[in-house]
Amino acid sequence: MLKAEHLSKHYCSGVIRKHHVDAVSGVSFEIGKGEILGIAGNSGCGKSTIARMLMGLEDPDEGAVWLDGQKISGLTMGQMREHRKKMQMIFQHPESSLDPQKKILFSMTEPMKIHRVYREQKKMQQRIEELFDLVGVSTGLLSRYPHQISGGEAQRIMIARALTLDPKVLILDEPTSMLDVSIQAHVMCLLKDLRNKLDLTYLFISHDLEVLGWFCDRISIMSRGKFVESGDTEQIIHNPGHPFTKELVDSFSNFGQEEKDECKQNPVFPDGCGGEKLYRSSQKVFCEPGSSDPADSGDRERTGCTAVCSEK
Ligand SMILES: Nc1ncnc2c1ncn2[C@@H]1O[C@H](COP(=O)(O)OP(=O)(O)OP(=O)(O)O)[C@@H](O)[C@H]1O
Repeated sequence: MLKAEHLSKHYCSGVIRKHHVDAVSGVSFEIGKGEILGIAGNSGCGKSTIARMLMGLEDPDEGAVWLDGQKISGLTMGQMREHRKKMQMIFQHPESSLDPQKKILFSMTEPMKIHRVYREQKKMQQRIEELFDLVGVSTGLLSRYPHQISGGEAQRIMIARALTLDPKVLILDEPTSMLDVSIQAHVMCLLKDLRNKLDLTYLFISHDLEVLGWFCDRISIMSRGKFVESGDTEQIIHNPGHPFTKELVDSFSNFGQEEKDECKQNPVFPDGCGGEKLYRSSQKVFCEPGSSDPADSGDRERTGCTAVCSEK
């Protein structure tokens, strides 16, 4: 579905003294339809630069991007427009994508107008209502300004906005890192739910190996512009090969196993979390798909919602 072939990007900045950075050096990967690839690495290692090159927001110095079998690097703005619909990006700061002077309704209809998806206002309104329902926010927010909504609502709205064009691929650049841990878990569960419902393909960028470990099918570890190790999530987390991966895995120690075990003994069921089972460790909240415990399944059926452990 999405392929990056030997992508490289070099930056040169500074006025008096030039500063050179090889932000990305020869990075290649492929993501199959419906798959989630995670990219993990420390701050400044080049993760967002990859995302920008994939989206066509920056041209690679070398290499190419392929989407759905077509090479999309080097296309003109006009040619890129059709492909943009297929691939959307969700950023770390939702507020940066919302015009502070305009109501949410404006930001929601904008992509549909630019890409001429629906011509009639009524159809646009209908589509927005469907999407708000899907991401779990009230249409009452449409008449508010960005400063009048919460961070979690803003990120859900950004997800709905990205979906207005029926994309096949979502690039998620630290989409939950600015959110409170409990909201973070709900947004992550929502993203996983949407992937299953809409058959989406994700590239998920984060420095948080714990979240990636739960969310991704495969993970690539990045350091100083290069992929140092790639593999199935299980292998990367439990059997890391590269010293940098080991360091990164060690920094997340036992992935909150003790707290998880204790949480399993004492789950609570909040309203409307609709999805999977959530466990909250002292620092993080994350979900665990399915449950082998029949009592839990019964509770899910009854409440229509997931088990969430209370914070310790
Ligand atoms: N427009 C630019 N001009 C000059 N240098 C840049 C530019 N954009 C990024 N860089 C540099 O390229 C490197 C990679 O930046 P990038 O934003 O991709 O890192 P990152 O891994 O996403 O970091 P973070 O996790 O902190 O967001 C950094 O050293 C950064 O300072």
